[in-house]
Amino acid sequence: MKPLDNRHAQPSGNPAGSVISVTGLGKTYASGFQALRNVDLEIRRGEIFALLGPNGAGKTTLISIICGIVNPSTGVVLADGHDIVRDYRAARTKIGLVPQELSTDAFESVWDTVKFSRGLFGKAANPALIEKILKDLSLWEKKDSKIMTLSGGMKRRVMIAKALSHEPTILFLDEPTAGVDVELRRDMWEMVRALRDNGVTIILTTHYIEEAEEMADRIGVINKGEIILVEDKTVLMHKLGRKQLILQLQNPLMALPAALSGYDLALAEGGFQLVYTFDAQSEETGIAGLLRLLGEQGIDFKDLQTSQSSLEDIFVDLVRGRA
Ligand SMILES: Nc1ncnc2c1ncn2[C@@H]1O[C@H](COP(=O)(O)OP(=O)(O)OP(=O)(O)O)[C@@H](O)[C@H]1O
Repeated sequence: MKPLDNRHAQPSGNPAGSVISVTGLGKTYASGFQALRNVDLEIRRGEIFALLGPNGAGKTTLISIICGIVNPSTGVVLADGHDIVRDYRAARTKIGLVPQELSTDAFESVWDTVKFSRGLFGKAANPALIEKILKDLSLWEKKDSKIMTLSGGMKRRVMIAKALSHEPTILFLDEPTAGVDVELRRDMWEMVRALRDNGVTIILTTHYIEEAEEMADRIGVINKGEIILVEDKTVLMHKLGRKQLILQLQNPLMALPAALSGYDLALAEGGFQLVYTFDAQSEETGIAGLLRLLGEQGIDFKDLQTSQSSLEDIFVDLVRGRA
């Protein structure tokens, strides 16, 4: 797909710092359910930020508050320098939202629905811009088609075109690739990167951890209404990722010999596997010493492999740790 050019995505207010600033945000629904507790979050201008969390963690609630769809109970949110409650209109024009649900008027044409979305923000008609958005999203040939005749993937792209029609600087994508096939998912990723490269800040929520691993510059994890971690993706994987050395033994061990007690070892596969967990970042992994000791103990192995924990492992550990 061709890169999307959002030339109008000029920063305003607070240019060097955060493009979204969330402070002390809380939400208690009318039912009394507390969906968000004291959330602090800074989104940096120009980044792709992935918000991860199990079902019901509060992701949609958080996005909906920032986009002005749900009222916060406590706290302050600034979007590109504008308070989302006191300065709602200015804040809202900076934001594009691609919601989870595909909701467009089935009988309208692609062109009309995107044009209408721009009009909702009180922006003057700009056919050249709409044309460019549709071309960039490979929707130009379908501009006169009724939405109901489009494939699911195309409908999703129409939702993105609508969200971009008023030239936002911040784009929220709520589960952008849910139920989308692998090829289209890759297309979406490419498109999102192109948008980011043109200066649009992207915040996405996803259930696909590989999506966050592939796309995000930073990752935030939300669980039970609380942000439990925000970190650069590479730092996160570096810091929390474990590495393991797995040795396939010639003969099974019934128990770990006392001589090996100084190492973080476990037996698996009925004693045929010796698993050593170590810190890949430390100068001294301990592998050389362990192998020497195994030799001294007469423990032979026929194969060895290493494995590194994925973002998924890290995520599961994090969420379980707080459960
Ligand atoms: N209008 C509402 N009234 C009462 N409770 C609500 C309302 N909307 C959401 N909730 C509750 O708030 C919690 C957070 O919901 P939210 O949709 O923000 O989670 P989520 O992280 O987006 O989940 P999912 O991954 O399933 O989309 C859930 O327990 C949900 O049932």
